[in-house]
Amino acid sequence: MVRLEGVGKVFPATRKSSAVTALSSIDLSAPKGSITAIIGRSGAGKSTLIRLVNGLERPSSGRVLVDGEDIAQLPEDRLRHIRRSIGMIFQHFNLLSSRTVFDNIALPLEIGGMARKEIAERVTPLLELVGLADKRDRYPAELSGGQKQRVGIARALATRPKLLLSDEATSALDPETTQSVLELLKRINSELGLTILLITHEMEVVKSIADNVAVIDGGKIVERGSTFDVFTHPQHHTTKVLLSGVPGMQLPAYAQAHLSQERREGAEVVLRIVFSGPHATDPVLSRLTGELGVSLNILGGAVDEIAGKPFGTLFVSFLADEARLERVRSTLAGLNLTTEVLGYVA
Ligand SMILES: Nc1ncnc2c1ncn2[C@@H]1O[C@H](COP(=O)(O)OP(=O)(O)OP(=O)(O)O)[C@@H](O)[C@H]1O
Repeated sequence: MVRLEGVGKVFPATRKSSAVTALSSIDLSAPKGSITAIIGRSGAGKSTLIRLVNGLERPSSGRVLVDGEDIAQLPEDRLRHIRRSIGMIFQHFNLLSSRTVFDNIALPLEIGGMARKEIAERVTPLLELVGLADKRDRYPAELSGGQKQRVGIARALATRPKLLLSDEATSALDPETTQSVLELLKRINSELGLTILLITHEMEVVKSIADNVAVIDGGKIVERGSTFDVFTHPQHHTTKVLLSGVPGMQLPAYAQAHLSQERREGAEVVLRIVFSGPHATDPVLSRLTGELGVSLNILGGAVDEIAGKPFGTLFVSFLADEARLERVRSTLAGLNLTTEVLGYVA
């Protein structure tokens, strides 16, 4: 549905500031019907990327294809047509305060010149879909944040888009409301087959709804893959930093404080064991302590679900020389568990 090929974006120098390379060599694809998340630190280039996809900015190099059309090459009238097949939702909802819920949702249809009767036929089921049928004549000021975002979602769906772009759509909402909005987005994705491309700084959002994730840093994609793979085995430093708040990603602070990379006499090795997929519930500890005779200290851990699959991490320490450590690691590898030596604690 969306494909970026070798995309670069340079904002030219002005009298007051020098040129800014916001994006370079971006290759990215969001398959039809998928939910793809773009994550990155502030200033990484996420908003610029979204603005290229909806045609608000033109790339300095490369191609931006939406449903097969190179949107940078389109004449203005065709671009307007494509834009109508792209819905967008925003962090601050962007509703018109002087319009009712119904009229906010109807706005893009009015702009498109649709007859009033047809508009009502389109908006009424959308109100049902987002669970706001009883709020149709209310004004935005009378709604909660979650309800406002539901209006935003219904408005974005009014033109029956193929693609929904979400720019930090849940960032202003509390965790419970965020979950209910995410459930709505997931339902829309599966029931309407809508492709969703979202940018967010909330890893909880990515973890619960995205199929795929791309990590952007300094205007470049530094890591990408299925959400499960990227979250369970992050490779790039930026990804590790972004994921550090996800339970089980980091050694607890008390243990981190004593961690050393130097192996001193009598120090215990600290291992991160990652359980994922069908082996997440295998009895690993009993095999380690039983068959291998290792006395383990449990330092921390978490069991969670990422993109619908079970995933767990366990931080352990134990006394072992090189040979025994290798035996432990190969036993765990035989059980389809991955291990990472984090260092040593005295
Ligand atoms: N219109 C513009 N003119 C000049 N520079 C710009 C413009 N828009 C963005 N930039 C620069 O491009 C870079 C990427 O900005 P962008 O807004 O895409 O980042 P972001 O990842 O969305 O950040 P945030 O999470 O803080 O919103 C930044 O260095 C920014 O200053």
